Amino acid sequence: MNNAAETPGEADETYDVIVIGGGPVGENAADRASRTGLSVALVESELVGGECSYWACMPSKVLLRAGTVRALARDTPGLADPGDIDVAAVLARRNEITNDWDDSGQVSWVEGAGLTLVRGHGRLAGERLVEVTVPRETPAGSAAGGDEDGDVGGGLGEAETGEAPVTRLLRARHAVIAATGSVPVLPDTPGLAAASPWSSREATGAESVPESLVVIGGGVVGVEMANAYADFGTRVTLLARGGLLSNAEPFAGEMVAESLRAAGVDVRTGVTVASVDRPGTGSESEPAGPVTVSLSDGDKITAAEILVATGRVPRTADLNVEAVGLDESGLGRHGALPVTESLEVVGVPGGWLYACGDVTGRAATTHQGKYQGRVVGDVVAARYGTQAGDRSPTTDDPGPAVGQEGQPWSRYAATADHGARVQVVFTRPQVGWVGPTEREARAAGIPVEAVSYDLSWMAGASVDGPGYTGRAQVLVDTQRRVLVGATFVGPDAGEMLHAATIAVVGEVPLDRLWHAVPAYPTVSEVWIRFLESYGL
Ligand SMILES: Cc1cc2nc3c(=O)[nH]c(=O)nc-3n(C[C@H](O)[C@H](O)[C@H](O)COP(=O)(O)OP(=O)(O)OC[C@H]3O[C@@H](n4cnc5c(N)ncnc54)[C@H](O)[C@@H]3O)c2cc1C
Ligand SMILES: NC(=O)c1ccc[n+]([C@@H]2O[C@H](COP(=O)([O-])OP(=O)(O)OC[C@H]3O[C@@H](n4cnc5c(N)ncnc54)[C@H](O)[C@@H]3O)[C@@H](O)[C@H]2O)c1
Repeated sequence: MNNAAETPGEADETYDVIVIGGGPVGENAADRASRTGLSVALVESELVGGECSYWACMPSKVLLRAGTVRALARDTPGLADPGDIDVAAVLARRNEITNDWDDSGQVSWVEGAGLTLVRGHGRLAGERLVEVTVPRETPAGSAAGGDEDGDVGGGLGEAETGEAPVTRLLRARHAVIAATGSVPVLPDTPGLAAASPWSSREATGAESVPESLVVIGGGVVGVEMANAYADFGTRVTLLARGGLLSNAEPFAGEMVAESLRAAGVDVRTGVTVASVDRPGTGSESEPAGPVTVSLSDGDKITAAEILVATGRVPRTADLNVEAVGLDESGLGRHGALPVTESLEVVGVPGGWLYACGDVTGRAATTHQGKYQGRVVGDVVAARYGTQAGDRSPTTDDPGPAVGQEGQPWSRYAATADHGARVQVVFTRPQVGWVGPTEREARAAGIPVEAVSYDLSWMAGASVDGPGYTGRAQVLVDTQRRVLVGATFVGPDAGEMLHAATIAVVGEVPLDRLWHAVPAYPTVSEVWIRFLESYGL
């Protein structure tokens, strides 16, 4: 940590709270923070709604949907085979769901919630100070701005007519919340950068589909996009240096690999990419040719396009954290902003700087980030808000004092980030899990017994279709006789998961769980089989 913070200048505008980053997480944090009468500015450099709405969760799920429904139809006796997917129609639906990459709908929501949108790139500029740079190409119509009294500060509307970018200095009376998300990682593999590879943005935003695609990375983006493009008829090769979905239970990755292979994907696990080669620059005079990927075992794969899906890192590189006394040693893994349970940034005293979402490095999903956004918003609202009323927190708990942690499981602590994190992968079959894997639980010293069951044996599965494939596993803490984790693999696993999440978060004793009766004939009857297999 570096103690020298930059000297604050005179601010152009003042708000009670400034949120940097208008993704799903920043939006939630800003909304909750405003609930006790605080004025909140939301600073966004690109599209309000963030990665999730335009290049991640939403478009990727639309790309997967047609293939999922086609597989269901094929597995339902009595329905004609739907045949090939109408790719153009799927891409058109994707454009609809992203609102053609136009954020006016979300801007209306921000305005309706009483927040002030400030377009531009925010950088920390000292204690409670944020400098916002507005690029000249900002469209006039999107230059929402102004302080809480309604005065336009900094002349955002003139931004596109001036020579230099406009800079506005914002001051927060109380708190700044960083919700800047994450950026994809590009490995330094020889030839890879020069091959102009796709990131998840190009994969989710493509205007047409390539004849062949090689995907590097067997994580969530890799398997979801391999599945979607294979459904579209693209010849896909998926290269993973380990197994697939290495953060999940091993059986989950194995089942996804088997299903991808059945869908025609060439899945290669345990392989290393040595180099990438692509002729042409991609310019009009020199169009890019096919990509050749050389593996360290000597094999070569040639494809029309290449997608790099090797993870994402917290976006702090352009946040100027040095201005608040943080240097590299004060940051977490891959530059994450380290936070307390109440999401105060560690190493910045005074309880004014907070962080939530991907930028904290704690979890990289929208739902987990939005949960943090609710926690941090409530902490700030309770600490600094003045107006009681309908929108104030609904409990008597006044929240933790500055520098103190919220009580575990109170609304002021992101407790579920540790033992009850949730993830759903929308491949076919879907994979959903909550809490630690068996290996992680044992490494943490939790005495667990894994109880596993083949979901196709359930009456509900036979009704769904003769080709139903699925498996589920729960982890029982044998000392406390509660569930600490669960994994579901199968159609609609994502929808089935929440029952397990409630059991884990609620620490429901097995003897009480016995009385939660699943309806017949549903796949959820597996809950009775779990308990019977455990000895109840
Ligand atoms: C292909 C793909 C599919 C995914 N699918 C799912 C899914 O199905 N379910 C799920 O839960 N998660 C999914 N995720 C993860 C999810 O997208 C992220 O966890 C989520 O977007 C994180 O939200 P965030 O608000 O923290 O960050 P972001 O969504 O990245 O938003 C951050 C925002 O801050 C802005 N910003 C950054 N720096 C600044 C700055 N200095 N000044 C001003 N603005 C700034 C950015 O422009 C951006 O709008 C997926 C990710 C990918 C890549
Ligand atoms: N459905 C969802 O919730 C969803 C969907 C997509 C993405 N996401 C989130 O987005 C984030 C990014 O996804 P992702 O798939 O890029 O990351 P990831 O961390 O899930 O997977 C990255 C994979 O790339 C591999 N890898 C890393 N470096 C490599 C290298 N040099 N060569 C070959 N392989 C390498 C890793 O071993 C890992 O398997 C994730 O954290 C994920 O949670 C969520």
